[in-house]
Amino acid sequence: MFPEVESLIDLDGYPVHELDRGAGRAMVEAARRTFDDTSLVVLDGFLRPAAVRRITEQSLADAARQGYRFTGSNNVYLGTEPTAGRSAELDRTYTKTTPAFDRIDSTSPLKALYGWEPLAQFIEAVVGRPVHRSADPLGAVTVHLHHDGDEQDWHFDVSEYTVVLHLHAPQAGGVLQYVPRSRTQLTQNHRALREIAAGRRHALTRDLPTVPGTFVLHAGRVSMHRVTPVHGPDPRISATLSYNISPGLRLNEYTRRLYFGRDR
Ligand SMILES: O=C(O)CCC(=O)C(=O)O
Ligand SMILES: [Fe+2]
Repeated sequence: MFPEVESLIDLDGYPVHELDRGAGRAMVEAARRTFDDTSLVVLDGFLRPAAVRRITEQSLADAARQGYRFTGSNNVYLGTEPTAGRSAELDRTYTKTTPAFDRIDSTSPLKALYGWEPLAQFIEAVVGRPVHRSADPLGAVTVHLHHDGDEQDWHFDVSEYTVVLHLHAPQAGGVLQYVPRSRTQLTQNHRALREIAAGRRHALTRDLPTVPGTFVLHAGRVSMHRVTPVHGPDPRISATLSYNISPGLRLNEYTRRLYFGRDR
């Protein structure tokens, strides 16, 4: 159905289309162990260089034409914890340009990847439960461009799982920092949450630099994370594909307005 998808991925290194054969099975086993241990799976060189170039060029064009640019602050819970999230000290800095799902070209390889069944099956095998693509008209698949000085500060995602594809690296900064499976602990320990939000490094904080072609699967709803400020003339570009544990789920209005400047 999506013949081009097979040319986007290094299927020799990552046989996601053959999960029930030897190499595919071994890959899933390894990814599953890593996900259990760290809340995250990183596959270097997952996208082929030509695919990275093509998606990057298209993303720059989509962003220049109709990317939404936001500067302000976001709540760490993105509207998913109405009471705990009301404190102004948990509102964090947020500046980036995001073309929404409906502004990403319909021929984009990102949409083909999202619709490709073997990728969804791989994610299910790694996280160990059924997953469903997001039904959000704006946020199901999104591109993020961080220019010099841009960042996305600490937050928990609305979606349960997110695939992040690294497309372009900045000269410096733009690191994904995350505190694995920290939601319950930090929601019960407001002081620790405030300290991380205020910039103090938590003992469990991990760093993931941006390397084009890399596939990242992470449990963004339970792992607090941020993208550190980007420095230099080259933007950091990433794309996110969102998954939930129930069908038909969407972002909330707060997050749609924050990310895209509109609710639909
Ligand atoms: O670009 C990334 O690495 C992650 C972006 C992110 O956390 C988000 O959009 O919620
Ligand atoms: Fe996120």
